[in-house]
This record gives sequence, structure tokens and C-alpha cells, in this order.
Amino acid sequence: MKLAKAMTVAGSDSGGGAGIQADLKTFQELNAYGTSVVTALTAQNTLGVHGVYPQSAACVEAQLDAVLADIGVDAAKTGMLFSAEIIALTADKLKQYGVKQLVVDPVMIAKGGAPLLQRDAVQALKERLLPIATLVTPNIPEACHLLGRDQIHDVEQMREASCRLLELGAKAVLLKGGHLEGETAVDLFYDGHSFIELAHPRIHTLHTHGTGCTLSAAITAELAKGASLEAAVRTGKAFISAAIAHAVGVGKGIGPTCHAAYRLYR
Ligand SMILES: Nc1ncnc2c1ncn2[C@@H]1O[C@H](COP(=O)(O)OP(=O)(O)OP(=O)(O)O)[C@@H](O)[C@H]1O
Ligand SMILES: Cc1ncc(CO)c(N)n1
Repeated sequence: MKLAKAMTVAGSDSGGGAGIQADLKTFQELNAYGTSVVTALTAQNTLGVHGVYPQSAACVEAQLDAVLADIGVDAAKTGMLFSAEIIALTADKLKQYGVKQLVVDPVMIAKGGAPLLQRDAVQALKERLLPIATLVTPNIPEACHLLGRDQIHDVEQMREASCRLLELGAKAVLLKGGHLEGETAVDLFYDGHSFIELAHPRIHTLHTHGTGCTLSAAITAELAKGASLEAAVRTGKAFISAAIAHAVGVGKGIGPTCHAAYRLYR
């Protein structure tokens, strides 16, 4: 059997619940071989982000070359990219090596409010990365930021926002509704042809650290294995729902989800 290879270009979360650590755990759970390109180190735990230490462009470039020139990838994802410079060089390298499947999680701000992307980098995200993305997976605040609008209140407004987001160049959009209120966590998938609502009863838990990273990593692993985009997104939703439902609650604050739950409790 051919080994599926998935790469993450993201920040390190020392607390292990988000970023590179969440991505590699998720790849492993879904039987994809994981590689990583670290864009920044964060000193982070369940109580918040205590420090952000971006890597140099040369360091990020060397990691991308090392992985792509030798091992290769079937699908890649991006998470915390920090600066316009790192975004531009990541886009260039993905194009240079002909990476065909790219999931862009436009990480901007950590749950506690710490900025993980510089303000002037949003434009680079739109101009350089979205046009080569197979899928972009914003949460509600990120979608508002990308579109320059104030709020998205309900599923109807999510539909309209998805159409606008698709115009930014990605082949498809998964607009995550985790930040909306209500008894159902609804995500909206739109590929320019049809809308698919992915709904799961809202799980009443404090422990949702790294949910977006984990979801986009699960989708990437499935794409690497050859799943269709729709199937990958559906598996991703099942994976993150199980992970939230069985969150372990380590630490004193907002804890990580359980990356093994999809395998253990399905
Ligand atoms: N309490 C919850 N119950 C069920 N599903 C949830 C809950 N919170 C979030 N989700 C789901 O988790 C996934 C991630 O959505 P969310 O909007 O939380 O991402 P995010 O803000 O990017 O996460 P993070 O920034 O922590 O990585 C979505 O599928 C969303 O519907
Ligand atoms: C490194 C990193 N990436 C992404 C997020 C968003 O969950 C985070 N908190 N930390």
C-alpha cells in the first residue's frame, strides 16, 4: 500500500494541543506520514500564549526544501505563518515543487487573543496563498477579517460570506461556525456548485484548544490518502467532533482535544 504523505507548515505549540503538535498527532491517527515545517515557536499552554518566536525566512525555506526535495507530499496544510515574508516564500516553494493539494487554515489570533499573524500579512495571505489553495478553512472572526466586514451572525450570512470568500481564489471554502451561538456547531462547505452544511450538536466543554488546527489537519490527511474533497471534509468533521467530545482537559485553562478519540471511540 502506498504511504500517504502529509506536510504541515505551522507554528509549534509547546502545550501540544494546537499547531504542529496537533497536526502531527492527527496525521498519525489517520494513517498519513507526517512532516513539518516550523514557522515560529510559541511558549504556550492551556492558559494562553506566553511568547512568540518567529523563525527566520532562511530557516523556513531550508525546512521546506528539505521535505519537498526528498520526501515529497500528497497534501499540505498551512496554519500559523506569522509574517508576509514567510507566506510569500511558502507559496513560492509549494508552487516550485508542484504541490497539488493545499489546505489553508488562515490562523490569525489564538483563542486567548494573542496575535499569531502580523497585521500586514493578511494581504499576503489573500494574494499569495488563497489562489493556490484547494480549501480555505476560516473561523467566523477570520472570515470577517478576510472580507473586511464586521460580523457573521447565522447560517444564512455564512452562505453569503462563503460566496465572497470563494472569490478570493481558493477552490473551496469551509467556513467554521464554532464561534456562533446555538445548540448546533454548523460548518458550511462551498465549492462554487453546492453548499453542504456539516452539523454536530454543540458539545458543552471548555476544552476546545486547537480545534481548527486539528480539523484542517484531518482534512489534509484524508486528501493525502486520495479522498475527495467532500469526503475529506466530512471525515474531518467526524474526527474533530469525537476529539472535542472526549477532550482530556490537561492543564488549568482551555485544554486540548483528544486526538485519539476518532480511533478509540468510533
Ligand atoms: N463546542 C463545540 N462542539 C462541537 N463542535 C465544535 C465546538 N466548538 C467548535 N466546534 C467545531 O470545531 C471545529 C473548529 O471550529 P472553530 O470555529 O472552533 O475553529 P477555530 O476557532 O479555528 O479553532 P482554533 O483557533 O482553536 O484552532 C468546527 O468543526 C466547529 O464546528
Ligand atoms: C501554534 C499555534 N497555531 C495555531 C493556534 C490556533 O489554535 C495556536 N493557538 N497556536
